[in-house]
Formats: sequence, C-alpha cells, structure tokens
Amino acid sequence: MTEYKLNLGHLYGDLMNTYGDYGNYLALKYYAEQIGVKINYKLISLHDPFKADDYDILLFGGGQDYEEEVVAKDLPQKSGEIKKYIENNGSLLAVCAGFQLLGSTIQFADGKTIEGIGVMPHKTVNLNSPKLTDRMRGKRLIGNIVIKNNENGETYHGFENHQGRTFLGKGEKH
Ligand SMILES: NC(=O)CC[C@H](N)C(=O)O
Repeated sequence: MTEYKLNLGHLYGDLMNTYGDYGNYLALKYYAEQIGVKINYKLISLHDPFKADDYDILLFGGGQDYEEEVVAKDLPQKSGEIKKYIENNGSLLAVCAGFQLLGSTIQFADGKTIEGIGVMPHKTVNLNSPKLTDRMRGKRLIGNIVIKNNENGETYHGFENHQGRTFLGKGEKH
C-alpha cells in the first residue's frame, strides 16, 4: 500500500507558541491520520538550517513582542529559502506574530519598529498608531474569532490576542 506522508516544518515552534499554536499541528495530524496520511514533524528554531524543498507545509505561530524580536533577528538567515518556499506556492499557515514577521515592518507595544523579512507587503503598526481610526485606537484585540473565507466559503475558528494592527499591502486580500 502506498504510504502518504507530509513533511511539516514548524517555524520557531518553541518560541512562537504563546497561544497554543502547537495545537494547529495536532489538529492537522489528527485530520491527516483520518485519511491515512502520516505527518513528519520538524521544529525549525534559532540557528537551525531551513531548506524550502524539504517541506510540504509550514506553520508559523504567534508570540509575544519579546520572542517576536528574538525570532526577527534569526530570520534573515532563513528568509531567502522562506521566500523561495512561498514563491513556489508552498502551503503556509502564519498566525499573528508569524504573519506579521513575513511583512515589511512591525511596531511593538513600546513603540519600537523592527523589520520583517518583507516576503509579503503588509505592515503592522501598534495599537496607539495615529494611522488608526478613533474607534480602533488603544484597544487590544482579544477573544474568540470566526473568519469566513469568501473565496472558498470555508470558515475558520480561532482565538486572537494581540495589540498590533496589520495593514495588508498591494496584492494581499482578506
Ligand atoms: N498574538 C500574537 O502573536 C501577538 C503578536 C504581537 N506581539 C502583537 O501583540 O501584536
């Protein structure tokens, strides 16, 4: 019998797991097993090599500002391969800080701005940014969320806890 396998890479899963992002792997593993697919899990953390061709799916979870900055310093050594992975239409689930870090800049709660890897054009400002409307400014986003994907009709259930506000760039859509 053919054995189906998926190589899953968890980018900085040891640091970017504040909100239980490891659960995304567990859920995927559970559903994969139902259809006879085995998941090979690999944690890719600080100083670890990363090769785009080694993976079928990548997870990149959320984290607090402190860990996000630690990760941002390590990312340049992997960014070329991450870019290659994305440009080759690789599947990637990036959540919260993970998504922010793929963009151009991220502003933390203390006002400091750091650079993401710029593989996507979005940028993140902090919750006090004058770029925000009065209704949005000063509020932390926290709670359960349900998102409908209007393109494929799928509904995603999750939880958010962040202060940053991400503005999508050219060619990106909700
Ligand atoms: N949930 C998260 O990953 C938080 C990301 C980021 N540190 C923020 O507060 O915006």
